[in-house]
Amino acid sequence: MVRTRDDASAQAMELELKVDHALDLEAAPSCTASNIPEGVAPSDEEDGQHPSGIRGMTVAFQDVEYIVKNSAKWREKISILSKVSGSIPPGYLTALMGPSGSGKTTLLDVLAGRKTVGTINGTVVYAGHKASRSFLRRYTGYVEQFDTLLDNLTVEEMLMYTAEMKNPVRDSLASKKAKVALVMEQLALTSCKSVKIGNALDRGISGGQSKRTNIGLALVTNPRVLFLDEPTSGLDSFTANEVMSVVKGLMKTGMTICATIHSPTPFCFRLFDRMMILLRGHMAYAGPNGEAAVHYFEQTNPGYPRFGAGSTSDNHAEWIVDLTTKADRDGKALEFAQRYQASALCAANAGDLQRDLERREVSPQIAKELRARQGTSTPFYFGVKTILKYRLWRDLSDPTYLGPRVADKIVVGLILMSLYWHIGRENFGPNSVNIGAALFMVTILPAFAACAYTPQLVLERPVYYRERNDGCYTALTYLSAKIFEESLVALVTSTVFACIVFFPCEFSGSFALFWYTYFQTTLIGILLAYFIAAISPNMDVANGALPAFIVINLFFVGLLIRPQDQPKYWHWFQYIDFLHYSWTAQMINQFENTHIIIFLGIEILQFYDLRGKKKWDYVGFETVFIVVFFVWAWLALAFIRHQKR
Ligand SMILES: Nc1ncnc2c1ncn2[C@@H]1O[C@H](COP(=O)(O)OP(=O)(O)OP(=O)(O)O)[C@@H](O)[C@H]1O
Repeated sequence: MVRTRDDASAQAMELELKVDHALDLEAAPSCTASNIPEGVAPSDEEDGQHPSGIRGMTVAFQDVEYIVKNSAKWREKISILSKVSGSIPPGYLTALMGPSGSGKTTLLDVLAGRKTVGTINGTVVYAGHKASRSFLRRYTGYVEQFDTLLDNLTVEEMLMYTAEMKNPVRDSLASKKAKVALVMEQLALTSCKSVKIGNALDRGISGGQSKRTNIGLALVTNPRVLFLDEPTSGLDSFTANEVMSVVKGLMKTGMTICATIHSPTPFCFRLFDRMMILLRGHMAYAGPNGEAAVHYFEQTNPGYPRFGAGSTSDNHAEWIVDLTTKADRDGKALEFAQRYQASALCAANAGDLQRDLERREVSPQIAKELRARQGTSTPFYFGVKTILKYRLWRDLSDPTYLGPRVADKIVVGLILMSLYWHIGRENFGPNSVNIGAALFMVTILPAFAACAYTPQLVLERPVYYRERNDGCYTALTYLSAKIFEESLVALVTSTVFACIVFFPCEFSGSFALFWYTYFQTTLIGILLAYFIAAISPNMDVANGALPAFIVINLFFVGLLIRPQDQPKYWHWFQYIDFLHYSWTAQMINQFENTHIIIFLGIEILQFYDLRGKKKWDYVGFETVFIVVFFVWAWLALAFIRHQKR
């Protein structure tokens, strides 16, 4: 259906009514060009109590520079932000605008403490105080440009999961549910609360609903400051208007909100109270939105067409976007920035900024939050429990999760069973070589099967980084929950595999050892896969590195070349080869009570130099690898960041 201009204006009027209704004008002072004198920042009330009980705080920044190595020329450094200053007061909706590549996202990242590379100079304060990383994680919300949601959860589950992760444990479940219900209502998500989020291949909620769910994640903790990076990107104008109306409605909570916005619809543009414009990393305007902004640009840049006369744009938003983009294209960005620096508006802003930068008395609650040392609101055990509560059952009922973890073990188990049927019964020399080979296959299968575990970790990386940045959990919490979940599946598959191989093949020795060694090797394979996934920059590297590492280990298991026949300079490798311990334990378990001569009077255990060795010692040695690979995977997840921003 084609949407006509009449439809669009009818929608705009309807949304305007909704916004007016949503805004409790007494609670959130509205700031428009007409009621704020040019160049004077609206009165700030960072510690003022809003009726909702939520208070925002002024975010002030002065002479902020961001310098980074040029990704095209590694030796060269480029300045993305050049001494930008400004403040974002609470209770007003602030737009951060500028042409593509002007540094909007970069400034937002710097303010929210989300930069992982580059050098930041200058001052950023929250209510006059330097904010700790923990404060930023716990008490600010950041809605990223690209949605990072768990596609197999419903909208409500996704919000509840985040609410449980980010709100203090002492808050009751009922209060978290009430908060999520309120957020869903505010974001008009109630009608799709039970719809699965889905993804590009398995459709679930719509793009607008997905964007609003993303915003909801930031809201379920009532942040003091909310940053939104292009909240309307990729949305049609109707949905964009709807999303921004909802954001505007949030102003009644007194929250400090700043959103980058590229080409706003006229309706969206009018929702913003204040505006900052960046051009090539320089501040080119900071002040009220609307006519005042148009007036400023007309006054300071007389060479450009005036609004309405000789201009093709018939609304303020379009006119400002066109003007600044043209200035950028004409190479006039610096000139625009210099004119702003020389303007009375900038001088007035500097006075206000100085006041915003001053350290001031804050309420005891804010002072406590600003001092926060812990980046997460919930303890380790609660984080693990919550991840499992929302993700375990969903994963277990997802065939694409279970398939790669179960199918290969069952199929290979059945092949081993049929191929080596009753082999343990026939105790003659050459047959023991076949048994040794069967045990070799039992040993290496879980190692190769580990390849099934790398994709999830690599594909889930954007969600993992977002959730860590949001202070949902630590790397240890995430890894522990993941390994617990994988262990549950491995426990079942190992038991089934051991039963369909050990008894039909009539292997000798302890079933417990056979089963446990297989389970333990599976667990080590999973941890190894997690470690390799965590250090690999992408899936291709992970998919190549893991099998390559396993193949190297195969040489030193003991079957392909006996340890005593290996060159001296390779001798050490068997000691760091977990498969060597696993196969050795299985071999001793199988043959310790037999005296089968394989040739020239040599017994099989003698042949492999295993006679007199204790099988449970080897099981114990292998256990050490669980600890080692767990610690490696944890450190890699905690300290290696593939996200460069
Ligand atoms: N490591 C880097 N090397 C070279 N250029 C970089 C690097 N990091 C960022 N940039 C450049 O910095 C500029 C600012 O990027 P940023 O994402 O902040 O812009 P933006 O205004 O948010 O753009 P958009 O509206 O398109 O999202 C861009 O031109 C980008 O190419």
